[in-house]
Amino acid sequence: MPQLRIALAQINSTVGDVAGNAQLHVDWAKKAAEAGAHVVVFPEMSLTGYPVEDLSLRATFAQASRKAVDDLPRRLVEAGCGDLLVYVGYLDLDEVGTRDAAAALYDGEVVGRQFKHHLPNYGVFDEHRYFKAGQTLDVVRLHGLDIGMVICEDIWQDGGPVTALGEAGVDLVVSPNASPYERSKDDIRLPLVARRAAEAKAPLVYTNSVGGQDDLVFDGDSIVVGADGELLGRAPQFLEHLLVVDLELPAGGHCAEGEFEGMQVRRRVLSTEPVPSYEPVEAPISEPLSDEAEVWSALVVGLRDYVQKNGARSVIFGFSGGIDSAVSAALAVDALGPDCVYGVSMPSKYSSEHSKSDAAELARRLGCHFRTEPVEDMVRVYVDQLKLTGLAEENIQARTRGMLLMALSNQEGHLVLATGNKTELAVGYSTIYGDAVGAFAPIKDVFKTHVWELARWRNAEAEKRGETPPIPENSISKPPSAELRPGQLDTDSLPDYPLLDDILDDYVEGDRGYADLIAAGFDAETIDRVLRMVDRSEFKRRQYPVGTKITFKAFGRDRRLPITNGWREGTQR
Ligand SMILES: Nc1ncnc2c1ncn2[C@@H]1O[C@H](COP(=O)(O)OP(=O)(O)OC[C@H]2O[C@@H]([n+]3cccc(C(=O)O)c3)[C@H](O)[C@@H]2O)[C@@H](O)[C@H]1O
Ligand SMILES: Nc1ncnc2c1ncn2[C@@H]1O[C@H](COP(=O)(O)OP(=O)(O)OP(=O)(O)O)[C@@H](O)[C@H]1O
Ligand SMILES: NC(=O)CC[C@H](N)C(=O)O
Repeated sequence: MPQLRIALAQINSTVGDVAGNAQLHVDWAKKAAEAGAHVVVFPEMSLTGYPVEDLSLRATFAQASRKAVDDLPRRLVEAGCGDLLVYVGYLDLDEVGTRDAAAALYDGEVVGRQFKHHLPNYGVFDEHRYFKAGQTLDVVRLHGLDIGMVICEDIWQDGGPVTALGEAGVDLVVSPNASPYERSKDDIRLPLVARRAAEAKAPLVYTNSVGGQDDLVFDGDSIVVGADGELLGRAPQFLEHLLVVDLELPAGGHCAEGEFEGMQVRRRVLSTEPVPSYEPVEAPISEPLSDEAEVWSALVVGLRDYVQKNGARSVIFGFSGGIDSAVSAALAVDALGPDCVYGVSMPSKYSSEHSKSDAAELARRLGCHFRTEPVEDMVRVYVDQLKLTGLAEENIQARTRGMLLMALSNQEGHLVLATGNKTELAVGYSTIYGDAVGAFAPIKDVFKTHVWELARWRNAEAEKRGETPPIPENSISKPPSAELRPGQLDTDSLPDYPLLDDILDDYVEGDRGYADLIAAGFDAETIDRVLRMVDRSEFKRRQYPVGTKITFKAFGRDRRLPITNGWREGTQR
């Protein structure tokens, strides 16, 4: 049986850094060559990073990408990787328009070039805005085996490129991907890839990106699946990694050229001699992370890459003694280390003793920087001069804290984190230009009930490892309060969080209408109240900092509603 050693280079590219990404390709191709691989597959648009958004509309950027891909074969030869077949993702530009492209590089040449056929245009994707679809499939014959490629969404749609490659008769399909993380998506990918491998009647090599890019995080989890659906290798989640898999394939090299399923299959012969027989290595099959570990890793990587890829070193934010800032702090320390995390307690005249002591205890457990900067005197100047009362007086406390943090950010160079969760964002329960200030919001896509679950999970993990649990028990167990007036509790303004999160799950994630919510058993008055809060706070969400998507539908590019909006669910029934 012919043998082939495949490497999947699950790398963390930086959007826009074409030169840096090109160097990453050389470095990881060298690793693949050292591992004895015959083929290495990089992720989708690995040379440019993904998604490049409107950068793809700039001719200069597309030309730089095209030049980088054209230069790479020579650099690979110089690095001793000339006889390695290298698949890279990049942005191309031809007479039709910009393309989400992948190229096959071999022996100093670009030997194949293909454009994505299916352009996703839902959820976070806007690819019809950016790309023109491809019509050709470039197959290369290496060591007598015919290798076809498909790019990310091409495997998510029925029919099309995979079917065509199966009909043409390829021996192997490689697939560069940039598939953003969301909860449970890895449970879908493996059966999907297995189904496509069966359709192609050939093993499928699925390389996914890893790392954070603004609101998206890529989890890697690259896999190789046999034509019979068997999982042959699996890379770890959220880490850069080279997965090496030895394949034993039926004798091949019979792929036909011509039109299949309306697509033009072209073939280029590189070598026909089979690889001399060698001792295969057993490929690792990494265990997928548990649900909570996976979410925690996504939030850590999203935060770390946002901070570091934007050239910052450290973060600063308010430690209130509550659960949201505590979980944000534990994430920040896991992402950046304690020396890069600065907590500030900012008591006002309504702050409880426990808010101060729990904040100090959090900092002690985490070993991060911590200071106390009372806001009472600053708030009094505003309240007295402007004669503020009621909500205006309440909110000026949150705003003074926001301003104080931005002042320290300017002075000391830290990025400010906003600690709001998805539940608060949904109902507008935060002060705009107050606790909503910040560069990045690590838990903005985590519902409040999930924030508590993550806190308990993170503490339990620490205990398992014999470490001090990072989050003070009191921050988990006490009733949440914004402490903007005496005795204030979140439940004064909001339904209990478990009920609220259930409604939001249906209304925000599920986009259900009023009748469906009634049918789901929620009480009419509560639905009206919650929906009104959600609909009226779109303006706050639009101005909220970016943060890592972990759910099916995150606020931001996943859910785009008009701010000026006269439609009210329920009132027009
Ligand atoms: N459509 C629109 N487009 C743009 N701006 C719009 C607007 N409608 C109102 N506004 C502006 O927004 C202002 C009202 O918003 P804002 O000032 O935020 O105030 P508001 O939403 O009325 O109050 C903040 C709420 O969040 C709660 N809170 C605050 C801080 C922390 C927490 C927490 O537990 O995490 C909770 C607080 O108890 C209160 O219930 C208006 O005065 C107006 O300037
Ligand atoms: N006394 C305070 N000292 C420092 N920061 C504060 C203080 N009060 C509020 N903050 C900041 O404002 C954010 C919103 O806090 P608030 O207590 O109003 O609501 P919360 O949603 O219950 O958050 P948390 O669970 O962190 O308390 C906090 O996470 C924190 O970053
Ligand atoms: N980059 C892409 O084409 C990604 C689309 C695909 N449905 C995914 O999430 O994996």
